[in-house]
Amino acid sequence: MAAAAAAAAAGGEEEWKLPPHPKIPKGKKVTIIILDGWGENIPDRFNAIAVAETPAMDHLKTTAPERWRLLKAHGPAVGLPSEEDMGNSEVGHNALGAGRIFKQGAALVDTALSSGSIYAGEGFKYVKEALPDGTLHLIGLLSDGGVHSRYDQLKALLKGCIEQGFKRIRVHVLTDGRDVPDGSSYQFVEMLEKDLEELRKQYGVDVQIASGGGRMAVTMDRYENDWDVVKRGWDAQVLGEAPHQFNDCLEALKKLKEEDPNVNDQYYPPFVIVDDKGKPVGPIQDGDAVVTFNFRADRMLMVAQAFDNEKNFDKFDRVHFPKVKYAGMLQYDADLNLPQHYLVSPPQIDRTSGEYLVHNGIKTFVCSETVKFGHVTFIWNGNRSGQFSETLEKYVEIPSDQGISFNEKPKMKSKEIAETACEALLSGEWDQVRVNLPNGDMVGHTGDLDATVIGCSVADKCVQQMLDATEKVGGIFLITSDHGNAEDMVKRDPKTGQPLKDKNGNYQILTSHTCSPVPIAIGGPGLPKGVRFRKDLPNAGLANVAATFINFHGFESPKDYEPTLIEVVD
Ligand SMILES: O=C(O)[C@H](O)COP(=O)(O)O
Ligand SMILES: [Mn+2]
Ligand SMILES: [Mn+2]
Repeated sequence: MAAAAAAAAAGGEEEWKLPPHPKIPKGKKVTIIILDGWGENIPDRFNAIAVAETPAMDHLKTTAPERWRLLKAHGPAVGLPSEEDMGNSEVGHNALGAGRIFKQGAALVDTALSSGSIYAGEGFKYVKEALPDGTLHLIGLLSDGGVHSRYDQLKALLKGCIEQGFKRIRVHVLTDGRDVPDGSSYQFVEMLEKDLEELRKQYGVDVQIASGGGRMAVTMDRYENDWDVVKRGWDAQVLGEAPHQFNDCLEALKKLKEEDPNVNDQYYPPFVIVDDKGKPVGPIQDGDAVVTFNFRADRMLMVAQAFDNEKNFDKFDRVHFPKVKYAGMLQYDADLNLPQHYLVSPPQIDRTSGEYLVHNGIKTFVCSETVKFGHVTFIWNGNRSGQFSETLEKYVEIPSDQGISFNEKPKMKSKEIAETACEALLSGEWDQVRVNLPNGDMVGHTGDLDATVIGCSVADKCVQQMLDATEKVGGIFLITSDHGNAEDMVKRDPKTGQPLKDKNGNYQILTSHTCSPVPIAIGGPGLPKGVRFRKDLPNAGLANVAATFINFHGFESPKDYEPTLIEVVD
């Protein structure tokens, strides 16, 4: 760490002070718009952004090429293990806000598993206190999406836990269909059943799937949008109660789909696996251990509270609070110390742009709707709860619609977000106004192409509205995204790029994010004429954005931040 950075970390106020930018004056209003899930891709009919009416974004691309470019938003550029890893909101917003690339949860868990250090830490020792008699329960997302969890990590963990002494393990699966194609949950459960069978044979242990449900209906809510989701999971996993019971998980997936063809992987209702006598095979009981094996925090924070907070929990009636040894794969919120026990330490993201700006007197207003609110606040700030300054920052959350799939209301709350942001800009009170517009991502995840097109058109209108407000206040804008999603809604042949069909001749719809680069556009009357993107950073990514907007506020960026994207020519 550089000396100044170390001193800043130690709290010396002087060390937070950023030098003035030699060519960009202070005092301009800066609008930052994150178009969630908005990548760049060939403009065919599966590119919802290209199909949508997007005059604002098109104009920026075509009329000011020196102020429009692409950025890397996936793989190692955002701290993920490999070039095959698509980007996601957590790693994307971390990089955007922190201005540096940190090794992320997926990579940290890989290392801990392959070195075996995961079993030597305090967290696993705590989990082992449930031995010799306790059952180990593993709860998490069953897929190889690599966004919240990865199947190969679950597999390694199962084996490792058995070798550490657990003889009875229950897996509570959450089916995906969001980071991987819908319908793939069947293959992942088949794979798990096969691997569990192997473990039973090899080690003579009692390992089984005990419950299940779709990730959007069961357990994995975020930002307290809908506690019922977590309650459904609790009832199935802890109490062994659910509206559906089956003797095995594959049967569950098949039958539930037969009963209701509209059911998909994301929205399977909760079910429990029962034995021949109809008794649940694995409710969580006193003396057991529980590990939530997702590494990503946002959708684990709520369930972590339910398991960690014995006395002060009023979000739903847990009926029974089992005395268990609970640990998260990671600590999901270090400020809240939640959960108290965890297997792998999360990335230590410090000195984010928001903290620097506060120390330099910049006033920031942030707004999004519930489902993305934590992205532009908590994740942007390096997974840190709350504000850096009560007086210099204001965070406004617009409540999201609850209990619907967003293709039903693809406009979401973008209009409200844009209006709130414009009001903040025009009030003259704030130096930076930052928003996340969720449509491309949240509607893109539904796989509904027409609805995603509507969502993207609406987001573009909101962009225009905020550009107009920026114009009025003589400000500067920076528009970018955190990863791709809506620009590609179909699975493609990796070699030819051609859309793929399934065995019934239907196109295979892509609900997940992508590895596409994302656009970044800058401009506005406050941006000095000579500002343009540098040509010497062809591989720049999201981590280069923070230095760029710090410049727009009239400051040089911290020395160890990834370099700014801009140069000023006379
Ligand atoms: O949690 C989700 O909704 C998806 O798995 C990833 O989407 P996000 O990274 O955009 O939140
Ligand atoms: Mn996102
Ligand atoms: Mn997403």
